[in-house]
Amino acid sequence: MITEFIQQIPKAELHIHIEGSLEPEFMLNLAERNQIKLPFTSVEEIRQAYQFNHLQSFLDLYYLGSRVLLTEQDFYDLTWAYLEKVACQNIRHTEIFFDPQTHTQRGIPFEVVLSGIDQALQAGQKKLGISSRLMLCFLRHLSPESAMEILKQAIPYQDQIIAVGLDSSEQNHPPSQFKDVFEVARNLGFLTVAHAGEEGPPEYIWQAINLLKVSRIDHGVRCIEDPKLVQYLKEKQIPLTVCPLSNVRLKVFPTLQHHNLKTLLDLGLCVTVNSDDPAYFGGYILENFLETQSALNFSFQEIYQLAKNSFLASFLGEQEKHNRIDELDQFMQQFTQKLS
Ligand SMILES: Nc1ncnc2[nH]cnc12
Ligand SMILES: [Zn+2]
Repeated sequence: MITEFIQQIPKAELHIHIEGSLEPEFMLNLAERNQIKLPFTSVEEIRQAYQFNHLQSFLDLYYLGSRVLLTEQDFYDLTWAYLEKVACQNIRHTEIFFDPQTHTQRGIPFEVVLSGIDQALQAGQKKLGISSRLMLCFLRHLSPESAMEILKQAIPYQDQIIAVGLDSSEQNHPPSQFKDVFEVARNLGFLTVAHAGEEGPPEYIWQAINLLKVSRIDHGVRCIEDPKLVQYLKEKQIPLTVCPLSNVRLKVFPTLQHHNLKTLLDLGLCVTVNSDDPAYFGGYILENFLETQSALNFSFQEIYQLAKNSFLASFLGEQEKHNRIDELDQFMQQFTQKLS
Protein backbone atom coordinates (compact mmCIF):
# COMPACT_ATOMS: atom_id res chain seq x y z
CA MET A 1 0.00 0.00 0.00
CA ILE A 2 2.79 2.46 0.82
CA THR A 3 4.32 1.66 -2.58
CA GLU A 4 1.11 2.73 -4.30
CA PHE A 5 0.99 5.83 -2.12
CA ILE A 6 4.55 6.82 -3.01
CA GLN A 7 3.90 6.18 -6.69
CA GLN A 8 0.74 8.29 -6.76
CA ILE A 9 1.55 11.17 -4.45
CA PRO A 10 2.13 14.44 -6.37
CA LYS A 11 5.75 15.53 -5.97
CA ALA A 12 8.42 17.92 -7.19
CA GLU A 13 12.06 17.25 -7.99
CA LEU A 14 14.55 20.00 -7.19
CA HIS A 15 17.94 18.40 -7.84
CA ILE A 16 18.49 16.63 -11.15
CA HIS A 17 21.39 17.23 -13.55
CA ILE A 18 19.95 16.77 -17.00
CA GLU A 19 23.28 15.38 -18.26
CA GLY A 20 22.96 12.79 -15.49
CA SER A 21 19.77 11.43 -17.04
CA LEU A 22 21.67 10.13 -20.07
CA GLU A 23 20.82 6.42 -20.11
CA PRO A 24 23.47 4.04 -21.53
CA GLU A 25 21.25 3.01 -24.48
CA PHE A 26 20.78 6.64 -25.43
CA MET A 27 24.51 7.33 -24.95
CA LEU A 28 25.35 4.64 -27.50
CA ASN A 29 22.65 5.83 -29.94
CA LEU A 30 23.89 9.39 -29.78
CA ALA A 31 27.52 8.30 -30.15
CA GLU A 32 26.52 6.58 -33.38
CA ARG A 33 24.29 9.41 -34.58
CA ASN A 34 27.08 11.96 -33.97
CA GLN A 35 30.08 9.79 -34.88
CA ILE A 36 31.65 10.15 -31.44
CA LYS A 37 34.10 7.49 -30.30
CA LEU A 38 33.45 6.12 -26.81
CA PRO A 39 35.56 3.59 -24.91
CA PHE A 40 32.44 1.35 -24.69
CA THR A 41 30.71 -0.80 -27.27
CA SER A 42 27.73 -2.11 -25.31
CA VAL A 43 25.22 -1.10 -22.66
CA GLU A 44 26.63 -3.82 -20.38
CA GLU A 45 30.13 -2.33 -20.66
CA ILE A 46 28.80 1.10 -19.74
CA ARG A 47 26.84 -0.27 -16.79
CA GLN A 48 29.93 -2.14 -15.60
CA ALA A 49 31.77 1.18 -15.47
CA TYR A 50 29.20 2.45 -12.93
CA GLN A 51 31.28 1.40 -9.94
CA PHE A 52 32.18 4.58 -8.15
CA ASN A 53 34.53 5.06 -5.19
CA HIS A 54 33.70 8.71 -4.65
CA LEU A 55 32.35 11.78 -6.42
CA GLN A 56 35.36 12.24 -8.73
CA SER A 57 35.22 8.71 -10.13
CA PHE A 58 31.61 9.37 -11.12
CA LEU A 59 32.31 12.81 -12.53
CA ASP A 60 35.00 11.40 -14.85
CA LEU A 61 32.41 9.11 -16.45
CA TYR A 62 29.67 11.76 -16.41
CA TYR A 63 31.83 14.22 -18.37
CA LEU A 64 32.91 11.48 -20.77
CA GLY A 65 29.27 10.52 -21.43
CA SER A 66 28.29 14.15 -22.00
CA ARG A 67 30.57 14.24 -25.07
CA VAL A 68 27.89 12.52 -27.17
CA LEU A 69 25.59 15.56 -26.82
CA LEU A 70 26.13 17.89 -29.78
CA THR A 71 22.98 19.31 -31.32
CA GLU A 72 19.87 21.12 -30.17
CA GLN A 73 17.92 17.96 -31.00
CA ASP A 74 20.22 15.92 -28.71
CA PHE A 75 19.52 18.23 -25.77
CA TYR A 76 15.82 18.20 -26.59
CA ASP A 77 15.70 14.39 -26.76
CA LEU A 78 17.66 14.05 -23.50
CA THR A 79 15.33 16.39 -21.63
CA TRP A 80 12.18 14.92 -23.16
CA ALA A 81 13.22 11.38 -22.20
CA TYR A 82 13.62 12.52 -18.57
CA LEU A 83 10.23 14.26 -18.55
CA GLU A 84 8.39 11.29 -20.04
CA LYS A 85 9.97 9.05 -17.46
CA VAL A 86 9.06 11.16 -14.45
CA ALA A 87 5.55 11.96 -15.71
CA CYS A 88 4.76 8.29 -14.98
CA GLN A 89 6.11 8.81 -11.44
CA ASN A 90 3.64 11.62 -10.72
CA ILE A 91 6.12 14.45 -10.77
CA ARG A 92 4.20 17.70 -11.12
CA HIS A 93 7.12 20.10 -11.10
CA THR A 94 10.85 19.80 -11.73
CA GLU A 95 13.85 22.11 -11.33
CA ILE A 96 16.65 21.01 -13.61
CA PHE A 97 20.37 21.77 -13.58
CA PHE A 98 22.46 22.00 -16.70
CA ASP A 99 26.25 22.37 -16.91
CA PRO A 100 26.89 24.73 -19.86
CA GLN A 101 30.70 24.77 -19.44
CA THR A 102 30.82 21.01 -20.12
CA HIS A 103 29.47 21.79 -23.57
CA THR A 104 30.84 25.23 -24.46
CA GLN A 105 34.35 23.89 -23.72
CA ARG A 106 33.76 21.38 -26.55
CA GLY A 107 32.67 24.13 -28.92
CA ILE A 108 28.90 23.70 -28.54
CA PRO A 109 27.27 27.14 -28.41
CA PHE A 110 25.47 28.03 -25.17
CA GLU A 111 22.36 28.85 -27.18
CA VAL A 112 22.19 25.35 -28.72
CA VAL A 113 22.25 23.70 -25.28
CA LEU A 114 19.73 26.08 -23.77
CA SER A 115 17.34 26.04 -26.69
CA GLY A 116 17.15 22.23 -26.85
CA ILE A 117 16.49 21.91 -23.11
CA ASP A 118 14.06 24.82 -22.97
CA GLN A 119 11.92 23.61 -25.88
CA ALA A 120 11.58 20.20 -24.25
CA LEU A 121 10.59 21.85 -20.94
CA GLN A 122 7.91 23.87 -22.73
CA ALA A 123 6.61 20.69 -24.40
CA GLY A 124 6.65 19.02 -20.96
CA GLN A 125 4.35 21.70 -19.60
CA LYS A 126 1.99 21.48 -22.58
CA LYS A 127 1.85 17.75 -23.19
CA LEU A 128 2.62 16.24 -19.77
CA GLY A 129 1.43 18.98 -17.42
CA ILE A 130 4.84 19.18 -15.72
CA SER A 131 5.92 22.69 -14.76
CA SER A 132 9.63 23.39 -14.58
CA ARG A 133 12.46 25.78 -13.89
CA LEU A 134 15.99 25.69 -15.27
CA MET A 135 19.16 26.28 -13.21
CA LEU A 136 22.65 26.90 -14.58
CA CYS A 137 25.49 25.26 -12.67
CA PHE A 138 29.05 26.58 -12.64
CA LEU A 139 31.69 23.85 -12.56
CA ARG A 140 33.73 24.49 -9.43
CA HIS A 141 36.81 22.62 -10.74
CA LEU A 142 37.07 25.40 -13.34
CA SER A 143 38.07 28.98 -12.51
CA PRO A 144 35.81 31.77 -11.23
CA GLU A 145 36.76 33.64 -14.43
CA SER A 146 35.31 30.82 -16.50
CA ALA A 147 32.14 30.95 -14.38
CA MET A 148 31.90 34.72 -14.96
CA GLU A 149 32.29 34.19 -18.69
CA ILE A 150 29.43 31.66 -18.78
CA LEU A 151 27.28 33.95 -16.64
CA LYS A 152 27.72 36.69 -19.27
CA GLN A 153 26.57 34.27 -21.94
CA ALA A 154 23.45 33.50 -19.89
CA ILE A 155 22.29 37.12 -19.61
CA PRO A 156 20.30 37.20 -22.90
CA TYR A 157 18.43 34.08 -21.73
CA GLN A 158 17.70 35.23 -18.21
CA ASP A 159 13.95 34.76 -18.49
CA GLN A 160 14.59 31.05 -19.11
CA ILE A 161 17.00 30.50 -16.20
CA ILE A 162 15.78 31.02 -12.63
CA ALA A 163 18.96 30.35 -10.65
CA VAL A 164 22.66 29.67 -10.75
CA GLY A 165 24.27 26.82 -8.84
CA LEU A 166 27.67 25.30 -8.14
CA ASP A 167 28.54 21.67 -8.82
CA SER A 168 31.39 19.26 -9.75
CA SER A 169 34.37 18.31 -7.53
CA GLU A 170 33.66 19.64 -4.06
CA GLN A 171 36.81 18.81 -2.12
CA ASN A 172 39.30 21.71 -2.21
CA HIS A 173 36.92 23.91 -4.20
CA PRO A 174 35.19 25.95 -1.47
CA PRO A 175 32.19 28.15 -2.27
CA SER A 176 34.23 31.19 -1.18
CA GLN A 177 36.11 31.04 -4.51
CA PHE A 178 32.87 31.91 -6.30
CA LYS A 179 31.68 34.75 -4.05
CA ASP A 180 32.12 37.46 -6.69
CA VAL A 181 30.44 35.66 -9.55
CA PHE A 182 27.49 34.76 -7.33
CA GLU A 183 27.21 38.39 -6.27
CA VAL A 184 27.06 39.50 -9.89
CA ALA A 185 24.47 36.80 -10.60
CA ARG A 186 22.31 37.92 -7.67
CA ASN A 187 22.54 41.56 -8.76
CA LEU A 188 21.32 40.47 -12.19
CA GLY A 189 18.29 38.87 -10.51
CA PHE A 190 19.25 35.19 -10.47
CA LEU A 191 18.42 33.13 -7.39
CA THR A 192 21.32 31.05 -6.06
CA VAL A 193 21.86 27.47 -4.87
CA ALA A 194 25.04 25.44 -4.33
CA HIS A 195 26.17 21.86 -3.82
CA ALA A 196 27.74 21.82 -0.37
CA GLY A 197 28.27 19.26 2.36
CA GLU A 198 28.03 16.30 -0.03
CA GLU A 199 31.69 15.29 0.35
CA GLY A 200 32.86 18.64 1.66
CA PRO A 201 32.81 19.81 5.30
CA PRO A 202 30.01 21.75 7.10
CA GLU A 203 32.16 24.88 6.66
CA TYR A 204 31.31 24.78 2.93
CA ILE A 205 27.60 24.88 3.82
CA TRP A 206 28.19 27.96 5.98
CA GLN A 207 30.07 29.58 3.09
CA ALA A 208 27.26 28.79 0.65
CA ILE A 209 24.79 30.45 3.04
CA ASN A 210 26.87 33.43 4.14
CA LEU A 211 28.90 34.20 1.01
CA LEU A 212 26.78 32.89 -1.87
CA LYS A 213 23.46 33.72 -0.15
CA VAL A 214 21.82 30.56 -1.41
CA SER A 215 18.08 29.82 -1.22
CA ARG A 216 18.76 26.07 -0.91
CA ILE A 217 21.67 23.74 -0.24
CA ASP A 218 22.12 20.84 -2.66
CA HIS A 219 22.91 17.68 -0.64
CA GLY A 220 24.01 19.27 2.65
CA VAL A 221 23.96 15.94 4.50
CA ARG A 222 27.27 16.63 6.29
CA CYS A 223 25.53 19.47 8.20
CA ILE A 224 24.90 16.82 10.85
CA GLU A 225 28.54 17.19 12.00
CA ASP A 226 27.88 20.78 13.16
CA PRO A 227 25.02 21.18 15.69
CA LYS A 228 24.99 24.99 15.31
CA LEU A 229 24.54 24.59 11.59
CA VAL A 230 21.72 22.09 12.04
CA GLN A 231 20.01 24.56 14.37
CA TYR A 232 20.47 27.37 11.85
CA LEU A 233 19.11 25.31 8.93
CA LYS A 234 16.11 24.42 11.06
CA GLU A 235 15.42 27.96 12.26
CA LYS A 236 15.66 29.47 8.80
CA GLN A 237 14.07 26.45 7.12
CA ILE A 238 16.81 26.50 4.47
CA PRO A 239 15.94 23.48 2.30
CA LEU A 240 18.35 20.63 1.64
CA THR A 241 17.88 18.80 -1.68
CA VAL A 242 18.98 15.36 -0.56
CA CYS A 243 19.78 12.58 -3.07
CA PRO A 244 19.79 9.24 -1.20
CA LEU A 245 20.72 6.80 -3.97
CA SER A 246 23.46 9.15 -5.19
CA ASN A 247 24.90 9.35 -1.67
CA VAL A 248 25.14 5.57 -1.40
CA ARG A 249 26.60 5.11 -4.89
CA LEU A 250 29.23 7.77 -4.18
CA LYS A 251 30.03 6.30 -0.76
CA VAL A 252 28.86 9.26 1.30
CA PHE A 253 26.93 6.62 3.32
CA PRO A 254 27.77 2.89 3.25
CA THR A 255 24.11 1.84 2.74
CA LEU A 256 20.66 3.47 2.64
CA GLN A 257 20.07 2.17 6.17
CA HIS A 258 22.91 4.44 7.29
CA HIS A 259 21.50 7.52 5.52
CA ASN A 260 20.65 10.47 7.76
CA LEU A 261 17.55 11.65 5.84
CA LYS A 262 15.17 10.45 8.56
CA THR A 263 17.29 12.00 11.30
CA LEU A 264 17.28 15.33 9.47
CA LEU A 265 13.52 15.15 8.94
CA ASP A 266 12.96 14.25 12.62
CA LEU A 267 15.10 17.24 13.61
CA GLY A 268 12.68 19.52 11.71
CA LEU A 269 14.85 20.41 8.71
CA CYS A 270 13.22 21.09 5.34
CA VAL A 271 14.64 18.06 3.52
CA THR A 272 13.52 16.83 0.08
CA VAL A 273 14.15 13.67 -1.94
CA ASN A 274 15.81 13.91 -5.37
CA SER A 275 17.63 11.78 -7.93
CA ASP A 276 20.77 13.87 -8.79
CA ASP A 277 21.97 11.77 -11.79
CA PRO A 278 19.30 9.08 -12.21
CA ALA A 279 20.87 7.21 -15.13
CA TYR A 280 24.10 6.69 -13.17
CA PHE A 281 22.79 6.04 -9.68
CA GLY A 282 20.15 3.40 -10.28
CA GLY A 283 16.94 5.35 -9.99
CA TYR A 284 14.72 8.30 -10.69
CA ILE A 285 12.76 10.11 -8.00
CA LEU A 286 10.29 7.27 -7.47
CA GLU A 287 13.05 4.71 -6.85
CA ASN A 288 14.71 7.17 -4.47
CA PHE A 289 11.49 7.46 -2.47
CA LEU A 290 10.71 3.74 -2.54
CA GLU A 291 14.15 2.46 -1.59
CA THR A 292 14.64 5.10 1.10
CA GLN A 293 11.23 4.36 2.59
CA SER A 294 12.03 0.69 2.68
CA ALA A 295 15.45 1.28 4.29
CA LEU A 296 14.41 3.92 6.82
CA ASN A 297 10.80 2.91 7.36
CA PHE A 298 9.16 6.24 6.61
CA SER A 299 5.48 6.50 7.56
CA PHE A 300 2.71 7.79 5.24
CA GLN A 301 2.86 11.07 7.15
CA GLU A 302 6.61 11.39 6.64
CA ILE A 303 6.30 10.69 2.91
CA TYR A 304 3.60 13.36 2.78
CA GLN A 305 5.95 15.79 4.59
CA LEU A 306 8.77 15.06 2.11
CA ALA A 307 6.41 15.68 -0.83
CA LYS A 308 5.09 18.86 0.79
CA ASN A 309 8.67 20.06 1.40
CA SER A 310 9.42 19.56 -2.30
CA PHE A 311 6.77 22.16 -3.22
CA LEU A 312 7.60 24.49 -0.31
CA ALA A 313 11.29 24.49 -1.26
CA SER A 314 10.62 25.01 -4.97
CA PHE A 315 11.04 28.23 -6.92
CA LEU A 316 7.34 28.33 -7.79
CA GLY A 317 5.55 31.56 -6.89
CA GLU A 318 3.71 31.71 -3.56
CA GLN A 319 0.22 31.31 -5.08
CA GLU A 320 1.36 28.42 -7.23
CA LYS A 321 2.94 26.73 -4.18
CA HIS A 322 -0.38 26.99 -2.35
CA ASN A 323 -2.21 25.46 -5.31
CA ARG A 324 0.21 22.53 -5.43
CA ILE A 325 -0.08 21.92 -1.71
CA ASP A 326 -3.89 22.04 -1.99
CA GLU A 327 -3.64 19.41 -4.70
CA LEU A 328 -1.42 17.35 -2.43
CA ASP A 329 -3.87 17.67 0.47
CA GLN A 330 -6.76 16.61 -1.75
CA PHE A 331 -4.77 13.56 -2.78
CA MET A 332 -4.15 12.75 0.90
CA GLN A 333 -7.85 12.98 1.71
CA GLN A 334 -8.83 10.73 -1.17
CA PHE A 335 -6.14 8.21 -0.34
CA THR A 336 -7.12 8.12 3.36
CA GLN A 337 -10.79 7.59 2.41
CA LYS A 338 -9.80 4.72 0.15
CA LEU A 339 -7.89 3.12 3.04
CA SER A 340 -10.78 3.34 5.53
N1 LIG B 1 26.37 14.72 -7.21
C1 LIG B 1 27.04 15.67 -7.83
N2 LIG B 1 27.90 16.43 -7.11
C2 LIG B 1 28.60 17.39 -7.71
N3 LIG B 1 28.53 17.66 -9.01
C3 LIG B 1 27.70 16.94 -9.76
N4 LIG B 1 27.43 16.98 -11.08
C4 LIG B 1 26.53 16.04 -11.34
N5 LIG B 1 26.22 15.35 -10.22
C5 LIG B 1 26.94 15.92 -9.22
ZN1 LIG C 1 23.96 17.20 -7.87
